[in-house]
Amino acid sequence: MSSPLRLGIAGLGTVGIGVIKIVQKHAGLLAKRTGREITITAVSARDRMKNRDADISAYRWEDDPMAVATADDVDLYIELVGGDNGIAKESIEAALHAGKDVVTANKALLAMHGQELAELAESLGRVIRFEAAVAGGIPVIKTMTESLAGNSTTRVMGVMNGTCNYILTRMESAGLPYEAVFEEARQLGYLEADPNLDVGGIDAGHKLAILSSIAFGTRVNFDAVEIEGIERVSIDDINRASDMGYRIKLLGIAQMTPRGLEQRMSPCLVPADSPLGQLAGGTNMIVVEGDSVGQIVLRGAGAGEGPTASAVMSDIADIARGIRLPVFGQPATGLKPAQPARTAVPASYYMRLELQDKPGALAKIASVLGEAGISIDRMRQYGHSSDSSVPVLVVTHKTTPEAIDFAIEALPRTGVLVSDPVELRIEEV
Ligand SMILES: NC(=O)c1ccc[n+]([C@@H]2O[C@H](COP(=O)([O-])OP(=O)(O)OC[C@H]3O[C@@H](n4cnc5c(N)ncnc54)[C@H](O)[C@@H]3O)[C@@H](O)[C@H]2O)c1
Ligand SMILES: N[C@@H](CCO)C(=O)O
Repeated sequence: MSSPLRLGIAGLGTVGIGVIKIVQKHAGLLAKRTGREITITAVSARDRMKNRDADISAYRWEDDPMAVATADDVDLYIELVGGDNGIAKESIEAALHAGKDVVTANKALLAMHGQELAELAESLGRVIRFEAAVAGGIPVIKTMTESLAGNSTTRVMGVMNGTCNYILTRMESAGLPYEAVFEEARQLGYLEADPNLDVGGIDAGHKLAILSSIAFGTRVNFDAVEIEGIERVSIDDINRASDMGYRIKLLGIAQMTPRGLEQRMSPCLVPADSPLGQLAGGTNMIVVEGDSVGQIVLRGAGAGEGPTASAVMSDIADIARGIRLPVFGQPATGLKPAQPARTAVPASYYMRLELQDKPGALAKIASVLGEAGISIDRMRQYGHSSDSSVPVLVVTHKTTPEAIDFAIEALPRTGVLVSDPVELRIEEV
């Protein structure tokens, strides 16, 4: 058997402790599978005295992650501190310069600085692995870089934030408004320390930017992701969408078009009976479409101790086996800067309009949609609400985002709306 692979772990929170538990529990299995013993030499976190769910007394304690990253008796640096800059980035850079490979779960850091870190690692002959950074326990990075290496990816999409999926499915199942379920999610400990990372779509946007880079051979460009969170999704829209056979999901979609790379994270309608429509609770789902393989669907836990640590361990095992791949699947210096493109692929749209109940109101709406070049597929008028307005739902035939923007701006000028119109894109999945 080769010499042991000695780990240094910075960050002993949910994921760090999960990794330690697997190393302890599956030492024999891991050694058999990788041909090397996997050991832990040093660890670091903020609070040495904290009560932890794993025995760390056998490992050297360092107050500073930099000491772990650069220690002579560490072969592989595991960064599980988090944060898109600061000590996470500095310690990874220090580890690479000190001749160590790196495993991280840090999607924010990779989305913001992935290109720079990949170029550094590859110039030094080191690897950075990050299976846990996207969709927790789902092996999507390995699938895309290795299993689908023979494909040109045409589209990658999915539900990449479990907290948002929990909130949206719970709103529907319990009939509760967004604010009430948001508070529930907070009490259950599902939300990030800054909840806007979840509900603002930013965390999921980080993940989409990473997947885009692998899918299309482009430099990670988080700033080019069009992002809209779930804050404006109302229980009314969830219920009305359901009546029309749809569910609302925070959906990320990346596709290369002749105009450039579209990357969008936004609430969309998907058919209720589709795999994405059926996805409930905190589960994630990634759909990848390749020119040879067709469509594949990966589903599983996107967060939590066990699933995320499982993904970190798969990276550790690959490094123990001597598998060395470029960070984003091909050499970082060869990744192209993608021309960002605003979403232009035509789609059907859902519109909810609260109308004054008076003669001609519907005709005025139909006329604006006609002027915008939008053709109506289905329309449904509900009974009066308490303020005697009437909700009207429209599902359009395929149209462009520009036509929808035109209609959304023009509709209030009809004078028959009692509140702002709501529009949501319907995705074919
Ligand atoms: N928790 C999940 O389900 C999950 C899923 C996927 C990815 N991730 C990513 O994994 C990483 C870790 O997440 P987590 O949930 O375990 O976080 P956590 O908050 O539970 O743990 C963070 C750890 O880092 C330590 N730390 C923070 N700042 C430090 C500093 N300056 N010096 C030393 N130690 C410091 C803390 O003491 C703590 O032990 C993050 O990048 C996160 O985005 C987490
Ligand atoms: N906040 C993230 C954690 C995993 O990245 C989620 O809810 O999916």
